[in-house]
Amino acid sequence: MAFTLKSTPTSFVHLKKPETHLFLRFASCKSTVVSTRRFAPMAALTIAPTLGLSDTFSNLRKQGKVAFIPYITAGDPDLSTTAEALKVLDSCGSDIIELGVPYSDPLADGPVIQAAATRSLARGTNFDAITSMLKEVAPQLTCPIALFTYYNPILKRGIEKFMFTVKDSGVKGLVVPDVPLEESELLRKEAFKNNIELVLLTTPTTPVERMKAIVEASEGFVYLVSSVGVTGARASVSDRVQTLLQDIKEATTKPVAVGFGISKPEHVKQVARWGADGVIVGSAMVKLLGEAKSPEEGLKELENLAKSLKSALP
Ligand SMILES: O=P(O)(O)OC[C@@H](O)[C@@H](O)c1c[nH]c2ccccc12
Repeated sequence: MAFTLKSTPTSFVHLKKPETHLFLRFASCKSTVVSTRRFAPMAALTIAPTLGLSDTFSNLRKQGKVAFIPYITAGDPDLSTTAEALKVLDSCGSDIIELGVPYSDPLADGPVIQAAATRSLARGTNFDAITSMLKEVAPQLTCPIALFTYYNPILKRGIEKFMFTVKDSGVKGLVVPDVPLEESELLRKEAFKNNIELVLLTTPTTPVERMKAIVEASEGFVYLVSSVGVTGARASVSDRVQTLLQDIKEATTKPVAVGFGISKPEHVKQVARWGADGVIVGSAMVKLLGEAKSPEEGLKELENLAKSLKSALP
Protein backbone atom coordinates (compact mmCIF):
# COMPACT_ATOMS: atom_id res chain seq x y z
CA MET A 1 0.00 0.00 0.00
CA ALA A 2 1.52 3.32 -0.89
CA PHE A 3 0.57 6.90 -0.17
CA THR A 4 1.20 9.88 -2.41
CA LEU A 5 4.04 11.93 -1.07
CA LYS A 6 2.80 15.20 0.30
CA SER A 7 6.02 17.00 0.87
CA THR A 8 9.74 17.04 0.49
CA PRO A 9 11.57 14.88 3.03
CA THR A 10 13.38 16.83 5.67
CA SER A 11 14.10 13.73 7.72
CA PHE A 12 13.27 10.07 7.66
CA VAL A 13 12.69 7.81 10.61
CA HIS A 14 13.47 4.27 9.56
CA LEU A 15 11.37 1.97 11.72
CA LYS A 16 12.68 -1.58 11.73
CA LYS A 17 10.06 -3.99 10.47
CA PRO A 18 10.81 -7.40 8.92
CA GLU A 19 10.33 -7.43 5.15
CA THR A 20 8.92 -3.97 4.80
CA HIS A 21 10.05 -0.53 5.82
CA LEU A 22 7.71 2.03 7.21
CA PHE A 23 8.99 5.49 6.37
CA LEU A 24 7.64 8.30 8.45
CA ARG A 25 8.50 11.62 6.89
CA PHE A 26 8.64 14.70 9.02
CA ALA A 27 8.36 17.74 6.83
CA SER A 28 8.24 21.26 8.19
CA CYS A 29 4.43 21.39 8.30
CA LYS A 30 3.16 17.89 8.77
CA SER A 31 4.25 14.31 9.05
CA THR A 32 2.88 11.91 6.50
CA VAL A 33 3.15 8.18 6.37
CA VAL A 34 4.46 7.79 2.88
CA SER A 35 4.73 4.14 2.17
CA THR A 36 4.72 0.65 3.52
CA ARG A 37 5.84 -0.83 0.22
CA ARG A 38 8.79 -3.20 0.21
CA PHE A 39 11.85 -0.97 -0.24
CA ALA A 40 15.45 -1.63 -0.95
CA PRO A 41 17.20 0.29 1.83
CA MET A 42 17.39 3.99 0.96
CA ALA A 43 15.66 3.51 -2.41
CA ALA A 44 14.70 6.81 -4.01
CA LEU A 45 11.10 7.62 -3.17
CA THR A 46 8.94 8.34 -6.17
CA ILE A 47 6.59 11.29 -6.19
CA ALA A 48 3.46 11.25 -8.27
CA PRO A 49 3.80 13.76 -11.18
CA THR A 50 2.15 17.05 -10.29
CA LEU A 51 -1.19 17.92 -11.83
CA GLY A 52 -1.73 21.02 -13.94
CA LEU A 53 -3.62 24.07 -12.72
CA SER A 54 -7.08 23.09 -14.03
CA ASP A 55 -6.84 19.55 -12.65
CA THR A 56 -5.71 20.91 -9.30
CA PHE A 57 -8.76 23.14 -9.13
CA SER A 58 -11.16 20.39 -10.23
CA ASN A 59 -9.82 18.08 -7.52
CA LEU A 60 -10.26 20.83 -4.93
CA ARG A 61 -13.77 21.63 -6.20
CA LYS A 62 -14.77 17.97 -5.73
CA GLN A 63 -13.64 18.25 -2.10
CA GLY A 64 -15.34 21.64 -1.59
CA LYS A 65 -11.94 23.20 -0.97
CA VAL A 66 -10.48 26.58 -1.96
CA ALA A 67 -6.95 26.78 -3.41
CA PHE A 68 -4.23 28.44 -1.35
CA ILE A 69 -1.82 30.10 -3.81
CA PRO A 70 1.22 31.89 -2.35
CA TYR A 71 3.49 34.06 -4.49
CA ILE A 72 7.20 34.62 -3.87
CA THR A 73 9.87 36.39 -5.88
CA ALA A 74 12.59 34.07 -7.19
CA GLY A 75 16.08 34.88 -5.92
CA ASP A 76 15.01 36.96 -2.91
CA PRO A 77 17.01 36.73 -0.71
CA ASP A 78 18.74 34.11 -2.90
CA LEU A 79 17.85 31.18 -5.14
CA SER A 80 18.75 28.45 -2.65
CA THR A 81 16.37 30.05 -0.15
CA THR A 82 13.75 30.21 -2.91
CA ALA A 83 14.22 26.46 -3.44
CA GLU A 84 13.70 25.85 0.29
CA ALA A 85 10.73 28.24 0.35
CA LEU A 86 9.03 26.29 -2.43
CA LYS A 87 9.42 23.08 -0.40
CA VAL A 88 8.15 24.76 2.78
CA LEU A 89 5.13 26.23 0.99
CA ASP A 90 4.41 22.85 -0.64
CA SER A 91 4.60 21.01 2.67
CA CYS A 92 2.32 23.61 4.27
CA GLY A 93 -0.42 22.60 1.84
CA SER A 94 -0.11 25.19 -0.94
CA ASP A 95 -2.22 24.06 -3.87
CA ILE A 96 -0.36 26.10 -6.49
CA ILE A 97 2.75 28.26 -6.02
CA GLU A 98 3.19 31.43 -8.08
CA LEU A 99 6.92 32.09 -8.59
CA GLY A 100 7.83 35.57 -9.78
CA VAL A 101 10.64 36.24 -12.25
CA PRO A 102 12.25 39.48 -11.02
CA TYR A 103 11.94 42.33 -13.52
CA SER A 104 13.44 45.81 -13.67
CA ASP A 105 10.15 47.61 -14.40
CA PRO A 106 7.45 45.83 -12.39
CA LEU A 107 4.77 48.45 -13.09
CA ALA A 108 1.95 46.60 -11.36
CA ASP A 109 3.92 45.92 -8.22
CA GLY A 110 3.91 47.81 -4.97
CA PRO A 111 7.00 48.65 -2.90
CA VAL A 112 7.39 45.22 -1.27
CA ILE A 113 7.63 43.22 -4.49
CA GLN A 114 9.50 45.99 -6.30
CA ALA A 115 12.15 45.88 -3.56
CA ALA A 116 12.28 42.09 -3.76
CA ALA A 117 12.84 42.24 -7.51
CA THR A 118 15.57 44.85 -7.07
CA ARG A 119 17.36 42.74 -4.41
CA SER A 120 17.08 39.62 -6.53
CA LEU A 121 18.39 41.30 -9.70
CA ALA A 122 21.21 42.88 -7.70
CA ARG A 123 22.28 39.36 -6.68
CA GLY A 124 22.43 38.40 -10.34
CA THR A 125 19.28 36.29 -10.51
CA ASN A 126 18.38 35.51 -14.09
CA PHE A 127 15.84 33.42 -15.98
CA ASP A 128 18.24 30.57 -16.73
CA ALA A 129 19.26 30.24 -13.08
CA ILE A 130 15.59 30.20 -12.03
CA THR A 131 14.60 27.52 -14.53
CA SER A 132 17.66 25.41 -13.63
CA MET A 133 16.66 25.57 -9.96
CA LEU A 134 13.06 24.66 -10.87
CA LYS A 135 14.20 21.69 -12.96
CA GLU A 136 15.70 20.27 -9.77
CA VAL A 137 13.03 21.34 -7.27
CA ALA A 138 9.72 21.05 -9.16
CA PRO A 139 9.84 17.20 -9.23
CA GLN A 140 10.16 17.25 -5.43
CA LEU A 141 6.93 19.22 -5.01
CA THR A 142 3.39 17.87 -5.00
CA CYS A 143 1.79 21.18 -6.04
CA PRO A 144 2.23 22.78 -9.47
CA ILE A 145 4.29 25.90 -10.09
CA ALA A 146 2.83 28.81 -12.05
CA LEU A 147 5.66 31.05 -13.25
CA PHE A 148 4.85 34.75 -13.00
CA THR A 149 6.53 37.12 -15.43
CA TYR A 150 5.92 40.37 -17.19
CA TYR A 151 5.55 40.20 -20.97
CA ASN A 152 8.80 41.92 -21.92
CA PRO A 153 11.18 39.18 -20.70
CA ILE A 154 9.19 36.71 -22.83
CA LEU A 155 9.49 38.87 -25.94
CA LYS A 156 13.20 39.44 -25.33
CA ARG A 157 13.90 35.69 -25.21
CA GLY A 158 11.43 34.82 -27.97
CA ILE A 159 8.05 33.27 -27.20
CA GLU A 160 8.87 29.80 -28.55
CA LYS A 161 12.24 29.54 -26.79
CA PHE A 162 10.80 30.96 -23.58
CA MET A 163 7.89 28.54 -23.52
CA PHE A 164 10.07 25.50 -24.24
CA THR A 165 12.43 26.40 -21.40
CA VAL A 166 9.52 26.92 -19.03
CA LYS A 167 8.02 23.54 -19.92
CA ASP A 168 11.40 21.85 -19.61
CA SER A 169 11.75 23.22 -16.07
CA GLY A 170 8.60 21.40 -14.91
CA VAL A 171 6.41 24.49 -14.63
CA LYS A 172 2.70 23.91 -15.27
CA GLY A 173 1.32 27.44 -15.55
CA LEU A 174 2.23 30.96 -16.59
CA VAL A 175 0.81 34.24 -15.27
CA VAL A 176 1.52 37.29 -17.45
CA PRO A 177 -0.23 40.39 -16.07
CA ASP A 178 0.58 42.81 -18.86
CA VAL A 179 0.11 40.82 -22.08
CA PRO A 180 -2.59 42.67 -24.03
CA LEU A 181 -5.53 40.34 -24.79
CA GLU A 182 -5.12 41.16 -28.48
CA GLU A 183 -1.53 39.84 -28.37
CA SER A 184 -2.21 36.83 -26.17
CA GLU A 185 -3.23 34.50 -29.04
CA LEU A 186 0.36 33.66 -30.04
CA LEU A 187 1.39 33.27 -26.38
CA ARG A 188 -1.57 30.99 -25.75
CA LYS A 189 -0.79 28.83 -28.79
CA GLU A 190 2.84 28.33 -27.69
CA ALA A 191 1.75 27.67 -24.13
CA PHE A 192 -0.76 25.06 -25.31
CA LYS A 193 1.89 23.37 -27.48
CA ASN A 194 4.05 23.02 -24.36
CA ASN A 195 1.23 21.90 -22.07
CA ILE A 196 1.47 25.13 -20.08
CA GLU A 197 -1.72 26.84 -18.90
CA LEU A 198 -1.67 30.60 -19.54
CA VAL A 199 -3.51 32.55 -16.83
CA LEU A 200 -4.95 35.94 -17.74
CA LEU A 201 -6.11 38.66 -15.37
CA THR A 202 -9.25 40.71 -15.09
CA THR A 203 -9.61 43.78 -12.86
CA PRO A 204 -12.38 45.84 -11.21
CA THR A 205 -12.18 48.33 -14.07
CA THR A 206 -12.25 45.79 -16.94
CA PRO A 207 -15.42 46.35 -19.04
CA VAL A 208 -17.80 43.36 -18.91
CA GLU A 209 -17.41 42.40 -22.59
CA ARG A 210 -13.62 42.52 -22.28
CA MET A 211 -13.79 40.52 -19.03
CA LYS A 212 -15.76 37.85 -20.89
CA ALA A 213 -13.11 37.67 -23.63
CA ILE A 214 -10.33 37.46 -21.03
CA VAL A 215 -12.14 34.74 -19.14
CA GLU A 216 -12.71 32.81 -22.37
CA ALA A 217 -9.00 33.00 -23.26
CA SER A 218 -7.62 32.28 -19.78
CA GLU A 219 -6.40 28.73 -19.07
CA GLY A 220 -5.90 27.03 -15.71
CA PHE A 221 -7.84 29.66 -13.79
CA VAL A 222 -8.98 33.25 -14.08
CA TYR A 223 -6.99 35.74 -11.97
CA LEU A 224 -9.35 38.34 -10.50
CA VAL A 225 -7.40 41.38 -9.29
CA SER A 226 -9.31 42.48 -6.20
CA SER A 227 -8.59 46.19 -6.31
CA VAL A 228 -7.24 48.94 -8.51
CA GLY A 229 -3.63 50.00 -8.01
CA VAL A 230 -0.57 47.90 -7.37
CA THR A 231 0.18 44.77 -5.36
CA GLY A 232 0.56 45.13 -1.62
CA ALA A 233 -1.08 43.98 1.60
CA ARG A 234 -4.21 45.96 2.45
CA ALA A 235 -6.17 46.40 5.68
CA SER A 236 -9.23 44.80 4.09
CA VAL A 237 -10.39 43.27 0.83
CA SER A 238 -12.80 45.41 -1.16
CA ASP A 239 -16.34 44.05 -0.96
CA ARG A 240 -16.65 44.79 -4.67
CA VAL A 241 -14.91 41.43 -5.07
CA GLN A 242 -18.21 39.71 -4.25
CA THR A 243 -20.04 41.21 -7.23
CA LEU A 244 -17.00 40.87 -9.50
CA LEU A 245 -16.89 37.15 -8.66
CA GLN A 246 -20.60 36.81 -9.41
CA ASP A 247 -20.18 38.57 -12.77
CA ILE A 248 -17.28 36.29 -13.75
CA LYS A 249 -19.06 33.15 -12.59
CA GLU A 250 -22.04 34.08 -14.74
CA ALA A 251 -19.64 34.14 -17.69
CA THR A 252 -17.69 30.92 -17.04
CA THR A 253 -17.38 27.71 -15.05
CA LYS A 254 -13.59 28.12 -14.99
CA PRO A 255 -12.08 28.50 -11.51
CA VAL A 256 -11.48 32.07 -10.33
CA ALA A 257 -8.66 32.96 -7.92
CA VAL A 258 -8.52 36.36 -6.23
CA GLY A 259 -5.30 38.28 -5.58
CA PHE A 260 -4.10 41.71 -4.43
CA GLY A 261 -4.05 42.84 -0.86
CA ILE A 262 -4.89 39.50 0.78
CA SER A 263 -2.63 39.01 3.79
CA LYS A 264 -4.63 37.79 6.81
CA PRO A 265 -6.76 34.76 7.73
CA GLU A 266 -9.88 36.95 7.88
CA HIS A 267 -9.21 38.17 4.32
CA VAL A 268 -8.88 34.60 3.13
CA LYS A 269 -12.08 33.53 4.89
CA GLN A 270 -14.00 36.47 3.42
CA VAL A 271 -12.88 35.87 -0.17
CA ALA A 272 -13.66 32.16 0.15
CA ARG A 273 -17.10 33.02 1.52
CA TRP A 274 -17.72 35.22 -1.53
CA GLY A 275 -17.20 32.16 -3.73
CA ALA A 276 -13.56 32.38 -4.87
CA ASP A 277 -12.01 29.08 -5.99
CA GLY A 278 -8.58 30.25 -4.87
CA VAL A 279 -6.79 33.01 -2.99
CA ILE A 280 -3.41 34.43 -3.97
CA VAL A 281 -1.11 35.96 -1.35
CA GLY A 282 2.09 37.64 -2.47
CA SER A 283 3.42 40.76 -0.77
CA ALA A 284 2.81 39.45 2.76
CA MET A 285 4.89 36.37 1.91
CA VAL A 286 7.58 38.27 0.04
CA LYS A 287 8.01 40.73 2.92
CA LEU A 288 8.72 37.94 5.40
CA LEU A 289 11.34 36.32 3.20
CA GLY A 290 13.05 39.45 1.96
CA GLU A 291 13.16 41.43 5.20
CA ALA A 292 14.10 38.68 7.69
CA LYS A 293 17.41 38.85 9.57
CA SER A 294 18.42 35.50 8.05
CA PRO A 295 17.06 33.08 5.42
CA GLU A 296 16.26 30.58 8.19
CA GLU A 297 14.20 33.17 10.05
CA GLY A 298 12.43 34.16 6.82
CA LEU A 299 11.59 30.53 6.03
CA LYS A 300 10.20 29.98 9.53
CA GLU A 301 8.03 33.09 9.33
CA LEU A 302 6.90 32.09 5.84
CA GLU A 303 5.88 28.70 7.18
CA ASN A 304 3.91 30.26 10.04
CA LEU A 305 2.01 32.64 7.76
CA ALA A 306 1.34 29.92 5.17
CA LYS A 307 -0.04 27.59 7.85
CA SER A 308 -2.28 30.29 9.34
CA LEU A 309 -3.71 31.25 5.93
CA LYS A 310 -4.12 27.66 4.74
CA SER A 311 -5.95 26.70 7.94
CA ALA A 312 -8.38 29.58 7.41
CA LEU A 313 -9.51 28.09 4.08
CA PRO A 314 -12.24 25.49 3.61
O1 LIG B 1 1.10 41.08 -3.42
P1 LIG B 1 -0.38 40.88 -3.24
O2 LIG B 1 -1.11 42.20 -2.94
O3 LIG B 1 -0.69 39.79 -2.24
O4 LIG B 1 -0.98 40.40 -4.68
C1 LIG B 1 -0.61 39.11 -5.26
C2 LIG B 1 0.52 39.37 -6.14
O5 LIG B 1 1.64 39.52 -5.31
C3 LIG B 1 0.95 38.39 -7.25
O6 LIG B 1 -0.08 37.65 -7.79
C4 LIG B 1 1.62 39.33 -8.19
C5 LIG B 1 2.92 39.74 -8.05
N1 LIG B 1 3.17 40.74 -8.97
C6 LIG B 1 2.02 41.00 -9.67
C7 LIG B 1 1.76 41.94 -10.70
C8 LIG B 1 0.46 41.99 -11.23
C9 LIG B 1 -0.55 41.08 -10.76
C10 LIG B 1 -0.28 40.11 -9.73
C11 LIG B 1 1.00 40.12 -9.20
